[in-house]
Amino acid sequence: MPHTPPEFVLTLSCPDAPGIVHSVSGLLYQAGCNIMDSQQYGDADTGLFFMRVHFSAPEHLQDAAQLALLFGDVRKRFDMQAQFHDLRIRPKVVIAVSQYGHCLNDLLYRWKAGQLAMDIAAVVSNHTTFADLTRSYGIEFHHLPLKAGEAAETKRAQEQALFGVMQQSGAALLVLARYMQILSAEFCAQLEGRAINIHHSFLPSFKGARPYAQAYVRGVKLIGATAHYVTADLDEGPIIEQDVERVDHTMSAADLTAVGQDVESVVLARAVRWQVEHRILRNGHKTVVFR
Ligand SMILES: Nc1nc2c(c(=O)[nH]1)N[C@@H](CN(C=O)c1ccc(C(=O)N[C@@H](CCC(=O)O)C(=O)O)cc1)CN2
Repeated sequence: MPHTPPEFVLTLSCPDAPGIVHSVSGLLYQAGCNIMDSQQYGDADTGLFFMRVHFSAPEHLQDAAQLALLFGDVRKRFDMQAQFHDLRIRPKVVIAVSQYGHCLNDLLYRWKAGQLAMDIAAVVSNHTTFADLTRSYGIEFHHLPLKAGEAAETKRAQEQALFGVMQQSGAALLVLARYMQILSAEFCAQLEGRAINIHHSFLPSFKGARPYAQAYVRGVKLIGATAHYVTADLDEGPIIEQDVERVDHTMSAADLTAVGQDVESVVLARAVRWQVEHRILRNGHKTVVFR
């Protein structure tokens, strides 16, 4: 059986300057690495440079820490924020859902089918609706109930239970797959940008609750979905992915919802895949996605 060398992804951002690509590729070459894919982008507005390099490493370079050490001088010279990601380590993900399960169902299937290089540590919900579906995949299900209009301290206790599931499992990411609870500012701070939400509209249109009803009343000809990072400001987080589908005057609000749910599932799956493949870099309030 031929030996497969370890593969890594380097992601970096820094003030733009001549020589970055040359220095990065030269250092990897000198270390005996083989670049398999390299993408970069210079943002003229912010003067920032972004790069994603997928490479294989020689036997003696077994972990990300050794690579980071080798990379120290280049990182300092260009004042880089740089991370080495070992692709042998599959990120652990917790999925949160409420009473609409189409996105959860889609993510479970894609994970089982090997389309997502991650492991689902647990599914959590304020309802029990999808306990059987989750357990049919051999995945833990945690019911963390919340009544409408719960007192803030009760809501915070429930959030801490959810955060505890993430910590116990070592989850690197929380995916809100139509989880219909607004996360508190404190919880958003604890998550430190490690949460992705699917909003069922083409943001910035129709923020908040019931976007399909809003779209129906407005008479839109396109409906869409938006995957974004979760911040304390509802539906205002950096956008990762969006898509739309045509609709028309003959369609009811229920028709819009049915069409829209397929778009939601596809958009969220793309965003989750790009996150676990280390393809998304933060660019202020925006993102750079090396698809
Ligand atoms: N801090 C954040 N929390 C959440 C975000 C976000 O961007 N920042 N996105 C939402 C998802 N969402 C729309 O996509 C959304 C979810 C829930 C509500 C809402 O009004 N929820 C009520 C309770 C509703 C219920 O119990 O059924 C509430 O929390 O009081 C609006 C928009 C996920 N969370």
